Amino acid sequence: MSQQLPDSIPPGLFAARAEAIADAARELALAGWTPATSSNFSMRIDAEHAAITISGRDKGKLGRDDIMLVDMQGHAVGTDARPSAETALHTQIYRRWPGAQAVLHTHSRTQSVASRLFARDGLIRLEGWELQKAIAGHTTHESVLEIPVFPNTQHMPELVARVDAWLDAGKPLAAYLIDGHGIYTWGRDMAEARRHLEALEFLLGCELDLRRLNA
Ligand SMILES: CSC[C@@H](O)[C@@H](O)C(=O)COP(=O)(O)O
Ligand SMILES: [Zn+2]
Repeated sequence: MSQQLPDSIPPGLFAARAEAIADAARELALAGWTPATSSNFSMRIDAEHAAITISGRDKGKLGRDDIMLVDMQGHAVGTDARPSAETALHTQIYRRWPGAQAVLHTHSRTQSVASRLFARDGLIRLEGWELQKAIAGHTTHESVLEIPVFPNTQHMPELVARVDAWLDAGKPLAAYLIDGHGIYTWGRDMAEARRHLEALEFLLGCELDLRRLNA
């Protein structure tokens, strides 16, 4: 299945984004955060398009041919390949944050356990951790970082509506968990998205440790 590109998209740009996605995915897979073909990754191409992982691929073994083009409504562009089952969550982020350039979704053990533990509260409240400063806009450990936990569903419009409702209520959002599923976060470039993901993995792990210690 070959990817045809609209004339407006330079092939070098798509190739560079596909390579950045595959590189990030390989490293995250090595960390054990993408078990059993789970997880999906994307990068913005322009205002109308994003490059995203093809559904069902082993995220530790991605090459350029495992990345495809979609429009911001989540439809495949220039290929018969099937985009990630969760494409709608990526394109929503690009629509709502014009500055977002990369979206990362992983299924680490820590993310999965934390999502189940905090689902009953509907959110995880992070406060007092120095590493909160790794999240864009947070300049002190004294700030409060709320990560919502949305119920899992295979029906993406439902999840999209929950994210919209959170944002439309005027609440800040740097990432969200899906109950029993995993995490979504994003950034103004791939490096920032990676930093957010790594910081959140660490912070969720610390919160779980505190509960294990009954602290
Ligand atoms: C293999 S179970 C995980 C999937 O159901 C899904 O949540 C996921 O993260 C990967 O789906 P994909 O369609 O490959 O992007
Ligand atoms: Zn998933």
